[in-house]
Amino acid sequence: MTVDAVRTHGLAKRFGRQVAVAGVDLTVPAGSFAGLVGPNGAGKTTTLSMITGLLRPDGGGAEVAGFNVWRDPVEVKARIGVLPEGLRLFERLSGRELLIYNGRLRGLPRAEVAGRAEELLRVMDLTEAADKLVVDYSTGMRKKIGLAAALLHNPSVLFLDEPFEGVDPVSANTLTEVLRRFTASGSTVIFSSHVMDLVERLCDWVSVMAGGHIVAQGPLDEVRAGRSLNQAFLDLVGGGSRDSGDEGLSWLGAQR
Ligand SMILES: Nc1ncnc2c1ncn2[C@@H]1O[C@H](COP(=O)(O)OP(=O)(O)OP(=O)(O)O)[C@@H](O)[C@H]1O
Repeated sequence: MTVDAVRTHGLAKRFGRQVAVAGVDLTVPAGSFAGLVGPNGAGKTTTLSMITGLLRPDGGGAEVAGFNVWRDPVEVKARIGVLPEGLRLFERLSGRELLIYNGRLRGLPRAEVAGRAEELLRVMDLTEAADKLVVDYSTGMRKKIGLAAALLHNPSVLFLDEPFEGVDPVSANTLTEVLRRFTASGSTVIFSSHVMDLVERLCDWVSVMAGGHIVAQGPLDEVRAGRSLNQAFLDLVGGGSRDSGDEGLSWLGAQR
């Protein structure tokens, strides 16, 4: 029996009176290219933060590659790479120094780290910017160096929160190619996104969240059920019937 890359049971989190995640059973089979989608405030970031050990749940549990996130944190952290939302990086390091620092923190030998860092910089098209300080990187460059740092230790499960936000089409293509290669070798990617076309194009597994719950989950074709993913999403989260602005906003665009 293969162990799922991620499995959560009744994962829950509230902030004061706000229930952010209301008992989530998320499953992602190993080797998937998985998308986590949902409207703003659905609980995606909170869920990913709990699965990656960044936020302690109020209830329920999470396993990554069969290891409990809170009982075996070292085993879990050795196996995961994370590109979090609001990526915080060591701004006063150069891109190359950031990668080398991450690799050394992960306990990789110096020569191995140096070789991997140069390869990642080249693949991400960052070789020319390798000696520039991260603080001077553009949004897209930050995503790419963040992804490189998350990949350097060759994790088996990679978590990405909105990896394509602010990334130009050429860089998005580069990221996509790197991620495809990564999953083709049997590793797992889980990423959150609002871009349905992208999720549809890349993912073979989709989990849809709304209001802190999983409302659909499974192979892409099962979740789509003959519709576009965008339509399935609207049907599942109730957006199809939402007031589209016919009422209210009557002043908007009116002749002055
Ligand atoms: N640190 C916090 N303090 C208070 N409320 C929070 C905090 N983090 C998240 N929330 C609330 O929890 C809910 C879920 O937020 P979360 O960021 O997980 O959603 P999301 O699905 O990632 O949204 P988006 O797509 O807009 O990024 C929201 O109502 C949000 O306001």
